[in-house]
Amino acid sequence: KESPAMKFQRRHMDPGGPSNNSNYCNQMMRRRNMTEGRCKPVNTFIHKPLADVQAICLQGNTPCKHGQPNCHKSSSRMKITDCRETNGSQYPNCDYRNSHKERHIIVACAGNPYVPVHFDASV
Ligand SMILES: Nc1ncnc2c1ncn2[C@@H]1O[C@H](C(=O)NS(=O)(=O)C[C@H]2[C@@H](O)[C@H](n3ccc(=O)[nH]c3=O)O[C@@H]2CO)[C@@H](O)[C@H]1O
Repeated sequence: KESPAMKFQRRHMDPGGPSNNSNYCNQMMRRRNMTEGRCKPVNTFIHKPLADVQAICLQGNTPCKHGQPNCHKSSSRMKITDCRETNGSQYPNCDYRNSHKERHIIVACAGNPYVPVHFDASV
């Protein structure tokens, strides 16, 4: 069974990016298994080393979007790519638009070790 921490890494970590390949999101959403059963509507990939993203759990505590107390906001802005499903996207041919940004990211952390388990938002 995939742990929440591993699920976070599969869904959101891409230290190698960002890529100027216009098919980046279409390829990555499939490769990371987010187009099985349905097209995941929105997903953000983080272009930083895993250690830098794990360190966010030790940074500023901030409320999560739905009020849970275990979210943390990165002290620095990070290069991310938001993948957003296009209007024409029809399962199983999931189609995405790439959107490259530099933002502070907000993640939820949990467990021992206390590590990222959920991507809450970017600001
Ligand atoms: N405080 C918590 N503490 C511990 N665990 C917590 C907590 N909160 C949730 N989980 C868990 O996380 C799991 C999960 O998948 N949550 S999810 O809302 O669907 C993820 C969103 C995100 O993947 C994506 N998105 C969204 C915006 C954006 O900019 N970029 C971007 O990528 O869209 C998704 C839907 O919004 C679920 O098991 C839930 O129980």
